[in-house]
Amino acid sequence: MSSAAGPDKEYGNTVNRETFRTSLDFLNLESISRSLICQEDSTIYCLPERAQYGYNAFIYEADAFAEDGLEGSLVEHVVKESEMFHAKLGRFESASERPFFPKELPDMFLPPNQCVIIDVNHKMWDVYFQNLLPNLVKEGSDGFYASSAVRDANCLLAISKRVHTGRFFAESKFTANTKEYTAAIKAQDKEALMNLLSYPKVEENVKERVLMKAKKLAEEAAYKIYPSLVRELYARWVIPLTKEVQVEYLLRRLS
Ligand SMILES: O=C(O)C(=O)C[C@]1(C(=O)O)C=C[C@@H](O)C=C1
Repeated sequence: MSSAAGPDKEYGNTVNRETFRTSLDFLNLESISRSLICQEDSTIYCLPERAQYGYNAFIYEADAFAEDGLEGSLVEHVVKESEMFHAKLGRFESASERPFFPKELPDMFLPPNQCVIIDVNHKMWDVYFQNLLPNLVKEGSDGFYASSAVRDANCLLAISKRVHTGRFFAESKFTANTKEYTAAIKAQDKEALMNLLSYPKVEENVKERVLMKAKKLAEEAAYKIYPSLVRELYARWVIPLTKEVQVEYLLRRLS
């Protein structure tokens, strides 16, 4: 039997969509936190992978393939095509998995009436390309265009998933303290919600933990990143966006 037959068979026999959907116990704060810590590794480890290549401005040129009749940059194509493929597998049935290019996906691959859809990917895209990438890579081109574009797509996917996991935190916090949250939601009071869901000490722990992980990685990895950059990414963007997802989710929670 060929080696490819094994995993296919196992997939068909043991994993169904329901298993995927319920694999995250979204009402248990501890299990969501554990999932977040795992995702931390993905968001940190993808960075040196991208940092091994130069900036490669060509892959961000919007009209690079105009002669071939294609609109958009190489990196956009990589993200769109991978989302098309992932959509066929049902990736976007999970509420924490948001596509960057939902309009490019056939409707049949998007969940028809997923309760509340929160999506901050447009902000994530800008943060990644404007704030993170220029500090992550060397200036100039080294010709590794496709490799760089694929690494960009991997980083975007990992960070986006982490940020959108916020909605599970929000649901969990709402369930644990329904009375107070309900009052703030009815008043549509963003500030009150932000105060209720924020745990400054936990945030400090997260920032310290990612700094430590990045320091360890910087010692071990062949491609260097600055550990402080990872801490800053979390402090300035990842945690605030995760909280924004929570507030936006809660504002719509009772409608
Ligand atoms: O741990 C939580 O309760 C979260 O909501 C996650 C998170 C984070 O993004 O790391 C966000 C808000 C809290 O203030 C603490 C941490």
